[in-house]
Amino acid sequence: AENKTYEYIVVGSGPGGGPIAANLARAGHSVLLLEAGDDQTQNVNVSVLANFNIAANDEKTRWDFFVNHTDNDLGYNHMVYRKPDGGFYTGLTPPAGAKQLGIWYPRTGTLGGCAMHNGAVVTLPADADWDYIAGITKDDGWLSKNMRPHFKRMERNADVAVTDTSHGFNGWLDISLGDTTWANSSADAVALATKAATLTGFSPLALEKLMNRDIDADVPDRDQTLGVFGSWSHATKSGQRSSPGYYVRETIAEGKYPLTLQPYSLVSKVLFDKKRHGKDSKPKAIGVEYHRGEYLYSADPRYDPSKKGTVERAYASKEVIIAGGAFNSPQILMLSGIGPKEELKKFKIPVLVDSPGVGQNLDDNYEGSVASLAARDFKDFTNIYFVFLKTSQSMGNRDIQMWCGQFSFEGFWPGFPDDFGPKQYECTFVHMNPRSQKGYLKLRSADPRDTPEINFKFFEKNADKDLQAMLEAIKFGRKIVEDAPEGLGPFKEIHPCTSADCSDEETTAFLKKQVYSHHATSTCAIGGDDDKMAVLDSKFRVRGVTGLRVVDASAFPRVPGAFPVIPTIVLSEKATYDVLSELK
Ligand SMILES: Cc1cc2nc3c(=O)[nH]c(=O)nc-3n(C[C@H](O)[C@H](O)[C@H](O)COP(=O)(O)OP(=O)(O)OC[C@H]3O[C@@H](n4cnc5c(N)ncnc54)[C@H](O)[C@@H]3O)c2cc1C
Repeated sequence: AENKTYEYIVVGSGPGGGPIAANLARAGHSVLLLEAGDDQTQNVNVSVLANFNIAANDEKTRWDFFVNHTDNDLGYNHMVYRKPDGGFYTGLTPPAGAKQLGIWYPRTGTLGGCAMHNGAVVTLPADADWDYIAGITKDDGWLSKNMRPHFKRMERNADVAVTDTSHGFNGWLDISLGDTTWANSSADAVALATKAATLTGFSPLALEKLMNRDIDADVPDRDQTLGVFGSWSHATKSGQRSSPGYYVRETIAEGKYPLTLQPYSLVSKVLFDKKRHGKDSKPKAIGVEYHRGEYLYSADPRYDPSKKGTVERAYASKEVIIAGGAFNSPQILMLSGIGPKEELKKFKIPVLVDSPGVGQNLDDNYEGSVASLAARDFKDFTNIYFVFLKTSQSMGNRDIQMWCGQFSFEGFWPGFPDDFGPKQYECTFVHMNPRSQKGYLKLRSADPRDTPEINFKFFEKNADKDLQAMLEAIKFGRKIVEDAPEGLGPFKEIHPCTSADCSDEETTAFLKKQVYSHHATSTCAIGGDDDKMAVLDSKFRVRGVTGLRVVDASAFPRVPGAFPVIPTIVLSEKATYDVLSELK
């Protein structure tokens, strides 16, 4: 690709960049897709969805970011340190000489982005989450009713009737419902899932029917619908992961589309034509500079600081599209001179556009869990199930998406998760529509290989509301295992509390210190024309320049729904539509 010109250059091949790169090529446009990592689509840790936790730990795909939740994370149970021997230590009592790194926040540097190691959970956000973007930008294209067609275009649903108008069946992303037949079996865990159903107002006889409900149905009361659902994922019925990585690969393999994928290419900055062509003209993005070589980003576990790769350039006759994800897209913009003026000056980066919102507004869903041990081993292993709840702190819609089963998941650290053995049972939850974070991401240096400084600033404002919502989620999870059938119960809680008479205050204190997150968004946010923090306009265009868009999770003005991967893919489909519409 060196010194070659393409119509479009896309940087990053995750849920943001992968779909738009393949779609533009399928529409006949020449596209260069630059990806820092390589192609691991045939790695079974990645391709077999059941291996997702192994995939997130696999050094062939993972990028290690170390972040702060607050200004003082001491007491966080899974704080990570670098030991003098080079290995990681996770916990509260580091060995002598260990250096505190922060809280591990896994990402990927690989074809397909984090959709190659994620849990692949599929849930569309509330209609209100799309409508909010339409409201702040006055762009009706974002209304939920106008976003549904973008979802349907890319979806290949395996489990709803083909006459169902909520869904698509000819797209590129496989979506399917995991096994629910266990709901009708004699497995121990059925009693617990049945309890979850009755606690949310349903008949104990309805369990299997509830689990076969369509989680993404286009029905007016969807965002108020509570109770038990089965687990939908972006995978085939046989458990093979489906993702933008495979879509890119298939698009190239078909051999008839002008898509060039170049791995091992860490983009360091956007190149601009700064000549003014008329009074109001803006700098135009004309290409990118990238460092070519293996494992050049310092988040890569195989990183070698002595290697810088070769510096190359490629050019775009139409547009450059940045899709490095919520941590990397703002970094690329700042390295290109687009960001908060004071931050750029610190590292002597010439200011092209003083855009104070770049790297600010970092948002995420809070996550927590209640884990306990049964009185004896579970007899059979069952699939997980989801439960939607609406707490007293809801802003109108259901605000907790919980999943329960015989697993353990308490956040992320190198080597996660714990395994408490055949007695373990856990309910983990995502708290939607959080309102108490005020996170940021800043450059540490002008070296593109450095990871940025990231602080989520949990619980900075209105903390009580978010904590109350999560307390209610924990109490719900506790009720599921309360009064379990003789023999399986009584359950003994592992966390938040080991004591039987745990107070609300103790539980809330635990939550405040131990909640975690992994759905980062909003660091290059879309916003209205009068919002100085809006990095992008409603069509993903970077304000202050031309020929440059950001198309990934960083574009959301706030974190959408409970799980962002499908919203990000839908956003990429919408961006494709916007780009192609402008050519007409
Ligand atoms: C462990 C984990 C589990 C998750 N589970 C779920 C789930 O079950 N359901 C769900 O909905 N969401 C889940 N998510 C979140 C979801 O996967 C992300 O929100 C989504 O992948 C974001 O897509 P993106 O395109 O914005 O960024 P990413 O997926 O991060 O993709 C960015 C891509 O850009 C590349 N890149 C970055 N910088 C550069 C550069 N300078 N030059 C070239 N290439 C670059 C990266 O290598 C990567 O391929 C999970 C996330 C994690 C980390």
